[in-house]
Amino acid sequence: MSVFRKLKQFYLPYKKDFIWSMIFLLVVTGITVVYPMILQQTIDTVILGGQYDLVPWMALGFIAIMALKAWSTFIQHYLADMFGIQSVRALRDALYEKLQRLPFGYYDNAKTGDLMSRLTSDVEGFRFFLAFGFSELLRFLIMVGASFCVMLYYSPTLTFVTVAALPFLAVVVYQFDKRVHPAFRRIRQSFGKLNTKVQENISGIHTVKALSKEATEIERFNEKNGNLRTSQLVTSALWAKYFPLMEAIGNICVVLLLAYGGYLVTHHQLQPGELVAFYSLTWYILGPIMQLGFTINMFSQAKASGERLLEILEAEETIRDDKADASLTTIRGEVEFRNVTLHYRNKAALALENISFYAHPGKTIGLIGATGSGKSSITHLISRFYERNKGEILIDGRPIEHYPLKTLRSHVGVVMQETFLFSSTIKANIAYGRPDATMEEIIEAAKRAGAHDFIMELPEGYDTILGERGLGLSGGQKQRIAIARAICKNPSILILDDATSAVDMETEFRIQSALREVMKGKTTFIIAHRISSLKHADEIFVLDQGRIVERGTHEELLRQNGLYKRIYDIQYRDQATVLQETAR
Ligand SMILES: Nc1ncnc2c1ncn2[C@@H]1O[C@H](COP(=O)(O)OP(=O)(O)OP(=O)(O)O)[C@@H](O)[C@H]1O
Repeated sequence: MSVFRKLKQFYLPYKKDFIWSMIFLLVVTGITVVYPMILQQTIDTVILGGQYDLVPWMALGFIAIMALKAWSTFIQHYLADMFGIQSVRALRDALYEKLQRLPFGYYDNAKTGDLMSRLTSDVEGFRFFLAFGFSELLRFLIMVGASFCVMLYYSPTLTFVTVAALPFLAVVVYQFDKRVHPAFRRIRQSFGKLNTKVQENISGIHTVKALSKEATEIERFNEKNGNLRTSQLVTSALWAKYFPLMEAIGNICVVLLLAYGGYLVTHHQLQPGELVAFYSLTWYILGPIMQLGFTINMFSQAKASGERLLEILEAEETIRDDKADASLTTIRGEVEFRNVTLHYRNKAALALENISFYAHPGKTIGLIGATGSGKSSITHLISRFYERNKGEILIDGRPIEHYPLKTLRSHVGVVMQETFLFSSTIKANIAYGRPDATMEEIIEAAKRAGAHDFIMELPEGYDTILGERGLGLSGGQKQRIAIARAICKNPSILILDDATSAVDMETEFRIQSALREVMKGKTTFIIAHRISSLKHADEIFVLDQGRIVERGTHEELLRQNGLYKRIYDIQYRDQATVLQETAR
């Protein structure tokens, strides 16, 4: 029950609907138990007692009660549904909000398809239980309790004989519940994995086709689909095994009732009408107990779903805003690292070790080094995508944690290695970080990013709708739109992480000249593999295995004759000669 307790904040606000639906449920169940009593009166008093003039009244009374039951059922269902629908709306909102707040680190291990299935089918499973499961459980209690009381009223001995087999039924139901819950959890997990497979395949369909891996992909899908089938079959087998057993025990109760009840009637210790009423009441007890399997099933599914939802809701938000000073609303762009060390959770080696530097506002810093040397990691820390393990990071002389995340990130423009564009208009994509940007500002940003000319050649210009992830544009065009997006934010710190790798050198040079103008008095970090991309930087850091091993301007670094010089030689001189020299 702890799952339901932990999720109570989502359904308790709608408890009024729930309570009213339960009140109507009480009415419906009460009327259901009254049926056999009317039947008993009809047989014993009206028919056997010969009071035929009561028949029309009995019939009218019966119709009135049925009408009341129909109306109450409608209200009860409607309110129970309202309760479920409203609660999961709040739950879905909370999950989505949480996903927005979770740090980069969470997504390093998360699987998109699995998250999608949690937000859709798991939430649905939970709603179904809130709308129907709760009321089914309550109906069970009322129905069994009320029927039992009426039976005791008619004949205590017959009641005990009839329910003698019930403890066995309870044991079977308990065994069923114990096995069905893990089975349902496995179904949910298999479903999440299947979703992940489909999502990854569709996202990476170009790679699949380019490497002609369709057959392998089909095979992998078949395997995941097979796992889901197995999990579902295991659950079906449980149902198939336990249900006949439950029914058989129920039928034993009926046999006992008819045998002993028949004996009592023939010995005039029980009225025939009472036996008929007893028969109906017995099924009112057996039915819900057997149905309990279905309700437990629903409960188990909801519990398994709730656990998966809680995994998201309770995921740790490692990047917090609790030291933020709300009065800090602007950033000039001064960045200082003091002995900063970064260690990604799932990696043994340090990503950054003792990094120290000072970047004056208005300066351009270039970062170069082998892949995996830690260039992107430095910029991840400036945006607080990840948290450093040691050292200090100062922005305009104040610890980075003092800036509210929203303020910090709204002043840092990042163009990442992998450009992500939304499937909306180019205009909306450029203005994504600043939705209130005017059309002039959007065009200005696009011009500086060298994107305006090709955008104007598109049939709808800035109103052209892009395909998912910017499909339909070349790699260089996508990069330029992403740069325009970062410029449009008018950031105080601009980070270009390999942002011009797909752009030709001439366009890159033009973009950088335009950037120098917009970034006057602000700070720019350029990560690149091509020396030509950062040789004009005010200071260049050369990274190797998480450390800054050289620093200086382009000319200074060439004079140092170290790693930078070697990269320069490889890029500018005949590579074969350089490699031969190195081998010697
Ligand atoms: N999210 C992450 N989780 C775990 N390890 C990571 C993560 N991001 C980077 N790393 C590791 O940290 C080290 C530095 O990576 P980083 O991305 O900073 O290098 P880089 O110099 O930018 O490389 P590239 O030029 O290929 O982009 C690498 O060993 C990398 O595998």
